[in-house]
Amino acid sequence: MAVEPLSQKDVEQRLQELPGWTTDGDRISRTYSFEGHFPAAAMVIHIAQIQEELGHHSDLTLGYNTVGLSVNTHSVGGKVTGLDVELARRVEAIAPLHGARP
Ligand SMILES: C[C@H](O)[C@H](O)[C@H]1CNC2=NC(N)=NC(=O)C2=N1
Repeated sequence: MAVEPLSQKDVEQRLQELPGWTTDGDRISRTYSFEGHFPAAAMVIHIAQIQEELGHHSDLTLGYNTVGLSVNTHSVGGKVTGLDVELARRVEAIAPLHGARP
């Protein structure tokens, strides 16, 4: 099935179910924070595993106790699609397992 860019309204609607995620119109992003560096690093590895499963990859950054994701779909020219939202949902589901602060 072809991947289509979502309208800005659709993106905003879908983000209502993903608290903490924001959009600038061309991407969706979130930063998570943790008790320290190691849990943040473990979260990065877990996200990498999910991204490989989905075949869809965010710009993923590791700080001292933070993990940042920013993602759009390159194959449609850098717009937000359902693949980006699916990745965000998958990441949200594992965040509590790593002790991410709400
Ligand atoms: C062949 C491979 O699945 C594609 O190049 C994937 C890889 N990961 C990707 N990630 C993102 N964010 N957008 C893409 O279009 C994309 N394409």
